[in-house]
Amino acid sequence: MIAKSYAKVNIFLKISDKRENYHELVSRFVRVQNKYDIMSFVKTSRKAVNIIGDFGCKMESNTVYKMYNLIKEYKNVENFFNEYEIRVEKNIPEFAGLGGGSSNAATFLLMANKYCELNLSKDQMCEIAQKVGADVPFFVYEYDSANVTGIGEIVEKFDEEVLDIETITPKVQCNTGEIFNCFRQNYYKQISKEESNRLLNMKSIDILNELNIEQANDLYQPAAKTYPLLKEYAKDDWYFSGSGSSFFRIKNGK
Ligand SMILES: C[C@@](CO)(OP(=O)(O)O)[C@H](O)COP(=O)(O)OP(=O)(O)OC[C@H]1O[C@@H](n2ccc(N)nc2=O)[C@H](O)[C@@H]1O
Ligand SMILES: Nc1ncnc2c1ncn2[C@@H]1O[C@H](COP(=O)(O)OP(=O)(O)O)[C@@H](O)[C@H]1O
Repeated sequence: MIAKSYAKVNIFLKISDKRENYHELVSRFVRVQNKYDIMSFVKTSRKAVNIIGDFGCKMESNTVYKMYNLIKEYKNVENFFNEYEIRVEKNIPEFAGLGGGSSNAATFLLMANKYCELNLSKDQMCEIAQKVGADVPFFVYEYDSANVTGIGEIVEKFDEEVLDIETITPKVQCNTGEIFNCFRQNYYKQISKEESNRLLNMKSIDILNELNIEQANDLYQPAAKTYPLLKEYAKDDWYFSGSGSSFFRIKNGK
């Protein structure tokens, strides 16, 4: 019982509106094929739920534990995880804009669905996923590439060739809320319907060939203002993922 829990990057990320304290986005999410955590369920004699991994957070804030709490009432789940411990071999850096925590929560749900025989559809899993975090639905659908809108709950597959993506993660812990605040105060703008439809229909490689780092990600400028060290990594052909701190590029793209 083992599965890969992939990282993602945001090829582009634009803000389309405000929704209470949150911002609605228009984004292309792409899975990073060569960056993943490995999750497994392993038989144990401990008789209590146990999540093992090199996490930088307490058990209560762990996305896998949050997901476990949401599904523990389903048939078989509690008994199953009293017998099997959850192991996560972490390779995806945290606070990195690569969605590691969100990906783990989704992979855990997909594995629990299979091994506890919950028979939940993707759409039903997506409903549960939203409760753990904005990026979790994307990972539930297991698409290589998808257009993601709303706060992250609308996920539509995008057909294109799989890209070879390279990432670099500066040692900066970007605070997503702080960066959105800075965006709202200093850089606020909304993408038009026309421009958003245009980008959502373009291949990722074409988007990156057309846009520079600031045009591709509305959160780059507020992130660089909040954490000036990031500017050192914004070299030619490198793009910014989510609210950072990771940068990425296509290996044999341009
Ligand atoms: C913007 C993205 C794109 O992938 O960034 P990364 O997390 O990958 O860097 C994500 O959707 C982030 O989602 P997530 O990381 O779950 O955000 P949360 O912890 O829920 O949000 C922290 C804070 O950021 C702000 N926030 C978050 C998401 C959003 N669409 N609008 C917001 O304004 C809110 O103030 C919120 O309280
Ligand atoms: N299973 C997990 N793996 C990684 N980070 C987690 C996990 N559970 C909770 N977190 C917490 O989530 C936050 C970062 O989330 P993560 O998804 O790794 O990156 P990002 O939001 O930057 O894309 C950190 O506060 C981290 O401690």
